[in-house]
Amino acid sequence: MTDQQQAFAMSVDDQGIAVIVIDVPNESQNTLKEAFVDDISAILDDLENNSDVKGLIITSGKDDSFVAGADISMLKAVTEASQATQLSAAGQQIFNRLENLNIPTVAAINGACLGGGLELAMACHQRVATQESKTKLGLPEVQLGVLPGSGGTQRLPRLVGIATSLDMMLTGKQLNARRALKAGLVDEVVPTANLMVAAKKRIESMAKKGRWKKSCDEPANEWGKVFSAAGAQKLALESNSFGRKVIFDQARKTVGAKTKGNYPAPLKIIECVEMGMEHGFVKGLEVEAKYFGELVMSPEARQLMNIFFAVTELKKDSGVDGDVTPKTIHKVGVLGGGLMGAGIASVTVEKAKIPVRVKDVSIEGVNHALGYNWKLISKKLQRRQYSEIEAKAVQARLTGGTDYQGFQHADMVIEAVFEDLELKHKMVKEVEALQNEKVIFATNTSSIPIAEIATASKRPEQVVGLHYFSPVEKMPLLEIIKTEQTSAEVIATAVEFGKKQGKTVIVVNDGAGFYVNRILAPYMNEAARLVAEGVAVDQIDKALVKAGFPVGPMTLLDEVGIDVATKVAPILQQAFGERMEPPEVFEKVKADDRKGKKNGRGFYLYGDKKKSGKSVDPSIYKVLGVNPTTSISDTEIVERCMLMMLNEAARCLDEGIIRSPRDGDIGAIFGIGFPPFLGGPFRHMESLGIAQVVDRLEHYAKAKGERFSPAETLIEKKKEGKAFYN
Ligand SMILES: C[C@H](O)CC(=O)SCCNC(=O)CCNC(=O)[C@H](O)C(C)(C)COP(=O)(O)OP(=O)(O)OC[C@H]1O[C@@H](n2cnc3c(N)ncnc32)[C@H](O)[C@@H]1OP(=O)(O)O
Repeated sequence: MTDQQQAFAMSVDDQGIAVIVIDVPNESQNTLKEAFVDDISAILDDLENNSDVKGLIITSGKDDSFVAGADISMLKAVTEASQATQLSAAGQQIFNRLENLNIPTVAAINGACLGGGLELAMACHQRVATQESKTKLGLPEVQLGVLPGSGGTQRLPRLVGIATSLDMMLTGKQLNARRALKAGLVDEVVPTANLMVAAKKRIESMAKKGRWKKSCDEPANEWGKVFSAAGAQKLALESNSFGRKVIFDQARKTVGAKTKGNYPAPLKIIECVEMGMEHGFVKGLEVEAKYFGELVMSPEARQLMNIFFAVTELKKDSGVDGDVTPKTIHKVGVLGGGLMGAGIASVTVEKAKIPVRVKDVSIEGVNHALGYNWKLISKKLQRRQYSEIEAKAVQARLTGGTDYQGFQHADMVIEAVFEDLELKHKMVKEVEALQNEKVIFATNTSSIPIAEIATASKRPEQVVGLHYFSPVEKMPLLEIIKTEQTSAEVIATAVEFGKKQGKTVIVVNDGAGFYVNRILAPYMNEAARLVAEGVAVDQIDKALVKAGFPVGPMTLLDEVGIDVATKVAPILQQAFGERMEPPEVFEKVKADDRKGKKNGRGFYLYGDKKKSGKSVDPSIYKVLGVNPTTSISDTEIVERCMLMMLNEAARCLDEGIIRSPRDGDIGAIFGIGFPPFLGGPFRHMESLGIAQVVDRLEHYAKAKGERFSPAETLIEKKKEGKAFYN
């Protein structure tokens, strides 16, 4: 028996109910592969010809995975669009046969039910899911730059309505079982122990009635009648072609605004749904397979798939070489209840489920942290992501006070106080005075080298940097900074801890700006230099947003606070000299008391609720002594800012600040919002060609100054014809 044959095992019980258990050997998650097509076809042949079988349940043999979708490595290995179209068509055919079986079918879902896995489940007549937190249902293909290619674009809208399905497919969001039930995606939610019993009952009930719902044979103009969960208003809108046009037009508009034309998949998803709704299921499948093929081969999808594999690798990365067992963190102390401290405390109690004690100098600070946490929990409660009991349990894990009570037993203390070396030294000493020998002292500094903070410590091997990004609960990256003295056990413990908080973790070496801020700074400086040259603030922002950054650099400065954002600049200048010299713009802006959004004075105008932060404050140009009339192309704006970042990233790799191009790419994407479709600075340099990057840097070095001089490592790579990954 081959591995493939073992992946799908069918048995029939004495009541004539068949059960297919999916259990792909040697994989923690079930994924669907081309090689399974024959096996599934054989099982379907069997079922089509066996009149003794009364019903079918499809379930998984894994603890945490129903089916996590098509095998992404298989998609990555595709070399021609037609090949991917064929894969898609084969999947569609199998699922159509499944749906058309003459017996009732139920998917019994426990664990991840994603992509092709959900498409399989939707081809069953009903779905029962467990209430486990690992049970998630969604079509995340868009995050890989592709679309649901096995009938998903056709079955999902027919099950949950057009608007909900578009929302799910265009964002890739995953629903827990409770939300899936509400959306009409599953028919019942049960405790794990009842899964198979509930599935069987549903088979019996459908068999008794002698009918079950299929999406594939509904006529196109009848869709309004089959939306099981659609509300009356939605149903009215979606059941006539005019109403549907409104929805599709709106979706296209939203996609355009969000993607700026950088991602082809979302528009193709809308087209598939529209085609299926207006011209029927078969036509819908046809375009789905065609576009799936095209998208799998798109450069955007290739990069997004690279990101998936990089993130998966990092999940397994301990952050150190060799076999080092991380210590278990039972209790955490957080110093400072401000924005960062509160966010760190929240992800620790919520995601890592570890109790936290917050200490702040003022009771207001403590209350801020507790209130911040409760606000986040309440939101989830409202959205039914939590039950009352779960919410209360998370809340109870966070306590606080103005003294060090409880810190004696903490395994880790994370300081998130002001960026002031003296204050940080005081924190180190106070924590060490508590006689808690085992405690790891972690600092959330974003600018002060960790080794400098560690000079105040008697146990520098227990000092480490944990650089979180704001807002902590939303930003996916944690940059862990080790000094030459930080012990391997402390690094491994910090990495494990960060993963528990739900973060993607990169470990970097200590140095001015670490990695993320070090590559961000020259990019920001260049943007500010463009303003000083007389380029309009909003042209710069718009150009970089169009290029794929989530916000423009000048908006970012206003958001973060110009005083805070520029704190790292002198440190970098001191460490790296002229090329990191901050432009005068920053000083002029600070001197005019412009701290950005927080004091309502920055590059943009604040105050008016609706327009806040949307129009440039014209008086900024007077402050800077420039006239915003310089004509420059968006291409040049993007190229100059981007090249400064790429060049610095190459230096960071060369100097061993980051361990690999992979870490550099993930750090930039998850920490800064570097455009994911470009794959990160290193992947992007490879796509451009290292020689081209060097040539453009040299061009700007001549035209604009030495700061553009290409990093030695890039020049070498150009000479040797080498790249970063390959
Ligand atoms: C035609 C279809 O419409 C096209 C598709 O289905 S495209 C695929 C859509 N599905 C996805 O995007 C889901 C991707 N997977 C995930 O999001 C996460 O892996 C998960 C939520 C399922 C599980 O997360 P987690 O528990 O943290 O486990 P994680 O470490 O990520 O994965 C475990 C292993 O499964 C692998 N895996 C998970 N999903 C996979 C997939 N779809 N393809 C290939 N490998 C996959 C991972 O690579 C990893 O392999 P390894 O142990 O050899 O390194």
